[in-house]
Amino acid sequence: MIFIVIYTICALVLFVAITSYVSIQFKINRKAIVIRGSMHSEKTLKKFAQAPGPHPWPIIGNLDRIGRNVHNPFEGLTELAAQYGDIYSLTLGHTRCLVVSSLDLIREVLNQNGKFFAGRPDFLRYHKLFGNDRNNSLALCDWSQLQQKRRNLARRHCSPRESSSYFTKMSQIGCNEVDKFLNELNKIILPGQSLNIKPLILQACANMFSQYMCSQRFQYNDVEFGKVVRYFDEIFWEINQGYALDFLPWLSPFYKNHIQKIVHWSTTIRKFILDRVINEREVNVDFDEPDNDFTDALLKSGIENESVSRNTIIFMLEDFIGGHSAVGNLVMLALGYIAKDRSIGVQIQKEADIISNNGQRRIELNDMKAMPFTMATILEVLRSSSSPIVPHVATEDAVISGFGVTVGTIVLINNYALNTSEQYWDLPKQFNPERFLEKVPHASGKGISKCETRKRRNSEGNYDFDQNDSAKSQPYKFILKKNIPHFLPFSIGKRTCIGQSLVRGFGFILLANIIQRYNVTSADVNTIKINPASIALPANSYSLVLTSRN
Ligand code: HEM
Repeated sequence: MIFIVIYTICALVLFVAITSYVSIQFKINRKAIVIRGSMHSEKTLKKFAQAPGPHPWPIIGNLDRIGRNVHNPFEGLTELAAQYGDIYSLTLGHTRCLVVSSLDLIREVLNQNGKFFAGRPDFLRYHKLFGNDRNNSLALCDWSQLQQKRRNLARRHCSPRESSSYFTKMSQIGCNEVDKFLNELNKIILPGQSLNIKPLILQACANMFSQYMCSQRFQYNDVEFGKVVRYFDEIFWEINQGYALDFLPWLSPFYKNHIQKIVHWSTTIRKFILDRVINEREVNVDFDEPDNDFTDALLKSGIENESVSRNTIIFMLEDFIGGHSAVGNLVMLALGYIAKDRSIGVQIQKEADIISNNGQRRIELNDMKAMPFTMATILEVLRSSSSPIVPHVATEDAVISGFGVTVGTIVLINNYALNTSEQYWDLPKQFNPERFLEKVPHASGKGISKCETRKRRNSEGNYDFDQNDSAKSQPYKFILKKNIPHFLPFSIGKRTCIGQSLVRGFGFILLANIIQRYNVTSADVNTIKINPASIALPANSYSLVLTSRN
């Protein structure tokens, strides 16, 4: 009897493995069929073979290759690029993937062929985060007319141009909230003691976002608000993780508890937004008055436009308010780097002291240009953390660099390879904001800019500052480099990030004002663990020591 059971199990396993292998091989050998020919010549159907790549196992495909470094799968993708080139294919589970790692190829996918690659993967987790339908989410939905409409609606509010009234509003809201945040911080700081500052930073960011989008802020001791901010942060971490479940959906029974947790976070957030923001606003919206904020614009568009349902409005608000977690994590990362290398904080303080006349006023958004090192620090955090670009999916057969890409293929944009390539960056492993600065002649032709300081690295690789007055006679200053083509933290093309102005604006105000008032250090720098390919930190992250400069 026992032999029959063993025999049956073995036969079953063999059957599954062989079926899986055949199915994977079929997908690998499929050719992309595309129409070739111009308006004037005859159109023909042409077949293109897929890019080569490592040989997959049955069932798991090549998951073993990228799962070797669980903390940084992009390291695995980059290692494979060294072996197979800047474009290669992978099979994750049974899903075909294309990995592109060079700037030209990334442009070819996202710019030249953007319309073929505007889909998103159909991961179970994505559905669970957005009410069982990932198309409710702006970032995780497939491309559609509704998505185009949602992007257009959001752009004016969420991508404010400098000199626009939205930009001024962003500065005022950011500065007012920073005042309240610093008061709150003052209450809980104990000299020399480590502080778990992440929840407070996230609450400050959440208030900036909710005031900007909904003209509403919440008290720091509001328990419900604190919980929702925490859940947003958990989701931000979650969305930045990769799970075997994404490619092996039959594992879902093993992830039951995890999925339940995700659903709990997202339903709690949705209820909060409904109860505390939308319900009241819906009743009071005045259609004859100009839009007061993003919520007004959304509610009015819902009435004017059939395709924008109430659900769409709730999910859009959730998406955009949720953007605060990205900014909060970015600021936390910047503080982490500053705690590791004090000279970075010193340099930001120099800029802040000059611009604010030694702390006579707080830092505002308009000070951004005069504080290039501070902005460079934010950019260097974005480069070092190499936030992964949300995967794209081919919505029809296409061709990249002569290789066929079949419909449904997931395209992984390896901007980690770009951000860590020695071809583009000097000593890419070092955290060095200076790489984003360039020297230009000073406007007056002599003297030194407010932001100018001379720096040199000491034996530990940290900056020493040369306070020598003779530096003031230098006829140049530093400004932020513009348009670095190989630096794409917010991606390019059809699905590029909508929130980048908010990231720069609110991120700058928060970071600059914290550093203006506090020296940031750590009781033990070894606790500052920063993952090289993630903008997200775990919800329970490192503590820091903040010492008032007064
Ligand atoms: C550190 C901060 C942030 C980084 C590094 C970042 C980066 C990105 C990247 C790489 C994408 C994917 C683009 C693509 O698929 O090609 C994206 C999409 C998106 N981001 Fe951001 N983002 C940040 C913050 C924000 C914030 C604060 C908001 C909103 C307030 C936001 C809203 C969006 C939206 C809506 C999309 C989806 C666009 C679409 O798929 O059509 N992001 N972001």
